[in-house]
Amino acid sequence: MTRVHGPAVVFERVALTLGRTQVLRDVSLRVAPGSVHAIVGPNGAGKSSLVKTLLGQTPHQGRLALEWPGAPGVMGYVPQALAFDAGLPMTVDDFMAAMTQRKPAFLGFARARVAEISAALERVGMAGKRQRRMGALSGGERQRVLLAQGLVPTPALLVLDEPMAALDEAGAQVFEQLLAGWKQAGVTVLWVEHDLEAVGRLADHVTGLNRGVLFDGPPREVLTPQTLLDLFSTRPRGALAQEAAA
Ligand SMILES: Nc1ncnc2c1ncn2[C@@H]1O[C@H](COP(=O)(O)OP(=O)(O)OP(=O)(O)O)[C@@H](O)[C@H]1O
Repeated sequence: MTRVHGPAVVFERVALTLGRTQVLRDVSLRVAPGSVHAIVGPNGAGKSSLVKTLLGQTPHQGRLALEWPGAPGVMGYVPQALAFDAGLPMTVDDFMAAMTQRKPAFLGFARARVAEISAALERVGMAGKRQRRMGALSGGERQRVLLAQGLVPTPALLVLDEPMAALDEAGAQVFEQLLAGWKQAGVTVLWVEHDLEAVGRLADHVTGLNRGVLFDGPPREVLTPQTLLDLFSTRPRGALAQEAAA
């Protein structure tokens, strides 16, 4: 992969309220340029909402900025598993065209994209299934295609929302290889992930989120039994502290 210059991503006192729910409160964190930065937290913690806020899909309070080292580059996004109706007449190729070019998918690939799309599908092991309907793929195969669309055009910032969720062992290995390539190329990666072992091994930095930031730092320093208990415990932190003191 050619060298790119990923931006820093800055959240400053970001808050988000949806309906009556305060989904995010006082979230401040900085994703360093070219780093792999993981966000971990329990179900309903606000991780996907944080991603959607970054993508400009939700009205937030506070400051959110992308600090590019030069001219703004491409931002890629790999969503959490998408559902497709089994009868939907959209093949893998149609989906790749729809996601990666302005030209309507039914007119075929834009010439500039042909080689990149082939290479991306090859990299995720889906080159042999380009004419399959999206709705006929297994969950893991669909996830591989979602990863492939995030590769085209080459991003400088990549936002991944649980990209490993449906992947089997081989798929997880493909993902790890991609991550290593992005790291080497200087891509900034913001990565929402449930697999703490993978985060500990592969991320440069990790933020523990449960509506607000509970911890933030290098995995080796912040992923301790106590911080994880605090993050994933369904009981209020105050109650745990009181029990510990008793
Ligand atoms: N449009 C909405 N209106 C009201 N509440 C919402 C809306 N969207 C999300 N929420 C709530 O915001 C909270 C955070 O949801 P979010 O999907 O960001 O969590 P998450 O950390 O990504 O969870 P998971 O790990 O289960 O994917 C949840 O309680 C959810 O019900």
